[in-house]
Amino acid sequence: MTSAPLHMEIEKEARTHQDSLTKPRGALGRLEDVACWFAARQGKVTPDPLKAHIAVFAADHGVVEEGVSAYPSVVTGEMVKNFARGGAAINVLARQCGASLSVVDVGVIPDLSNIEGIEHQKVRKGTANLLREAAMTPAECEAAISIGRSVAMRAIAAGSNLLIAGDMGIGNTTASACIICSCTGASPEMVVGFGTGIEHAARRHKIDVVKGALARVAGRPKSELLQHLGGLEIAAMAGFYLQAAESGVPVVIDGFIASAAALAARIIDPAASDWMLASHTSHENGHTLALAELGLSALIDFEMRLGEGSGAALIVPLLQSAIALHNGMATFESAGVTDKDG
Ligand SMILES: O=C(O)c1ccc[n+]([C@@H]2O[C@H](COP(=O)([O-])O)[C@@H](O)[C@H]2O)c1
Ligand SMILES: Cc1cc2nc[nH]c2cc1C
Repeated sequence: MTSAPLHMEIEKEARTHQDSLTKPRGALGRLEDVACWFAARQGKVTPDPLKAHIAVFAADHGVVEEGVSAYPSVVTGEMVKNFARGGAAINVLARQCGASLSVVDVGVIPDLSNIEGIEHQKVRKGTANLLREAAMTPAECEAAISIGRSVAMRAIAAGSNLLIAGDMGIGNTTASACIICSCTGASPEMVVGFGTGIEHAARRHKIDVVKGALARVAGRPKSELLQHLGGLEIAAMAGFYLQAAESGVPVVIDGFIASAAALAARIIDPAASDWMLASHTSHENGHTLALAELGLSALIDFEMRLGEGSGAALIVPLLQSAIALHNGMATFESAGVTDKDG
């Protein structure tokens, strides 16, 4: 399967419509581009209001045993319980922007099968340590991708026209840094950041871990990167993005981990990024490099580095405003306002 085609002629019509609205041309800046971007993807000169679905994918990472995170792996499962109870940042932001939310356990170490309010789709209890061996088997990686695809498919069938993938996984900035280095060619020094808040010495060690992992997979084809260096939640997010693009539904990309998943999706389908909008620039080093590689430019920078889909959820109201302005403003002609050429 490949990504759905864009409606470029509709985008042109939407641009003409934008230019007829009662404001100096271009005065609404990127809000104008956003409205036209949705027009091209919905195939409607005046796009429908957005009905967003956020899926948070959670999994643990074997590489945590190398001392790459400020927090222990146990926090991943504890945060999943917090998501299920509605107490995390993403719960608040989802309520705020009117998005539906699902939480998917694709590979958390503890048994959460007795917890209500989450989808139980555990592929395995955390990945293997990517410094020493492949994070997943090819079959496990495929299974995680399929889970992400089916979550996207269900959200679309339920009427969502905007999809957001969030991540929860202690250690996943190390896996993401490996993927981003592999896809951009940038050095670990440029890409590796402080994640959940490690010290400078720990970051230097994290750089060495990423270097070691990259050396371990040197010479392997790009198609094996996700399986070797990724995480179960990152693979599920990649599948989620691939399905959205194939179904012709836009996605908003969150931060560092989401961008690594987007790069992994692009290895499988290079056109998948046509359906991606970048929300924010994460404070994590190397995020701008990842976005540049994706050909995306973030809409805001609030110096966030949370994950969970939080940055993407934060901009949903801005996207709604862009469409409401595009659809609801009077034109120079209808309002009897003189345009610049008289
Ligand atoms: O999304 C981001 O840009 C981001 C940047 C830094 C950290 N995080 C979150 O923090 C966790 C990973 O951090 P670490 O230090 O354990 O690799 C994981 O749960 C992510 O959702 C997320
Ligand atoms: C508490 C906590 C919440 C998070 N949400 C996403 N990543 C996280 C990492 C930690 C440590």
